[in-house]
Amino acid sequence: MEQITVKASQSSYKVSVGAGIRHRLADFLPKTYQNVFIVSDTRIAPHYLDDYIASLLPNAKVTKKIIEPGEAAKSKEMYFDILDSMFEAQLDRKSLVLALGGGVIGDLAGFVASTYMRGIDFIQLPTTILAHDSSVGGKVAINHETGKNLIGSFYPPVAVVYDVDTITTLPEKEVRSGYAELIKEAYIGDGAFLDQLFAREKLDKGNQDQLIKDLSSGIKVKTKIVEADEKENDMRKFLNLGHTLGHAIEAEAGYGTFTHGEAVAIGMLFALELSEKRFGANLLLDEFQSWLERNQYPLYLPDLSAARLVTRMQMDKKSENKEVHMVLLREIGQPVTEKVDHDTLFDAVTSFLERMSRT
Ligand SMILES: NC(=O)c1ccc[n+]([C@@H]2O[C@H](COP(=O)([O-])OP(=O)(O)OC[C@H]3O[C@@H](n4cnc5c(N)ncnc54)[C@H](O)[C@@H]3O)[C@@H](O)[C@H]2O)c1
Ligand SMILES: O=C(O)C(=O)C[C@@H](O)[C@H](O)[C@H](O)COP(=O)(O)O
Ligand SMILES: [Zn+2]
Repeated sequence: MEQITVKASQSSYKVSVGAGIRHRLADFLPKTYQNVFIVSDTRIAPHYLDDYIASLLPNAKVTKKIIEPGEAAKSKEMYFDILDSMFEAQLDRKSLVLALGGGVIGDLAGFVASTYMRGIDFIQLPTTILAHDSSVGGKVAINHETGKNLIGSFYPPVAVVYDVDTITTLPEKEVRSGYAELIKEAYIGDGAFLDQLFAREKLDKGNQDQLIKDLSSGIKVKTKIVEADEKENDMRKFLNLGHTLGHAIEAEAGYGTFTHGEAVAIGMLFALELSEKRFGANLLLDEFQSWLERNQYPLYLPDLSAARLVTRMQMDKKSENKEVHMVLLREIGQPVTEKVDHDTLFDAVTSFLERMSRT
């Protein structure tokens, strides 16, 4: 098992990554909780919910909230629906919320926990590869019609208990999605990890030792950044590499058309191309493109409008006065945030889409 401690401004918490650790959840709780509320979805709960409940203290009162899977759950309606269920379950300020699932469950349940009675403890129980990113660092949010994660807070969990056994049932599409964020962390902070990932022929979720190492490498890059800049005043923006276009694609194509990681992978390709043009760096674009292709990432974008994507990109949280600021790389491991003026952005998105709409 790997353990990484994350120091947040008000507290610190441990991220434990290991096989089978769902059977000893009680070992990872920072204190005893009498009233526990678990949020999960209908694809995950049948596999893992009972194991997690069985490993809590026997006298704890447990309420389950099992919702439909998918990005649509990060909605205002679901947010209030879960709050209603928490009041029904008579949770108080000493109660605990458990988020059993991927980034959708973590973001949603975390945001609910951050606002219920002004904030009660919550623990992330990640079940996707992508959730190495979403469960660490304390960003929790729901979506607004205008764009992704526009209603949210910074609210760290009190622990992250990451049982990689859960990855055995994760669909291949979601494996791809998670590895896109690992590639992102490698690009911004760990060149050796990037080389290792590119050297592998295919993604392989079955090698648990390697998976634990990969997740830990990504988490370490993220931890270093969020410890230095928890509230994204400065360098935390680097974790948004690929997201300015990625989030716009997710919203514009319709949530669920591309997974978050698939959209971020496309957004990274765009950001890295722009970086090479701007800084003349060698960012291993051929290796990245080949890795994306041999792992069957969707790279065909026939139906998207450059104008609409640019409008979405202007609503990105990194924008200032509608001016788009993108994360670019001077070199591998040297991210920067750069303003990209409207015309340059529009032209770049137009030619990118043109290329990505050829079969
Ligand atoms: N807060 C953050 O810092 C942060 C970081 C990255 C991404 N995110 C957010 O995370 C979300 C994406 O998260 P995700 O990729 O984990 O997707 P997800 O939570 O939607 O899970 C993907 C799918 O896999 C299923 N699933 C999950 N675990 C499973 C398992 N072990 N076995 C079988 N099926 C399983 C789910 O039911 C779902 O259908 C997006 O909303 C994104 O914006 C947040
Ligand atoms: O933790 C961060 O900071 C990130 O940017 C991680 C991203 O992978 C993640 O998708 C995050 O939710 C994006 O945040 P947002 O502020 O752009 O919504
Ligand atoms: Zn992301």
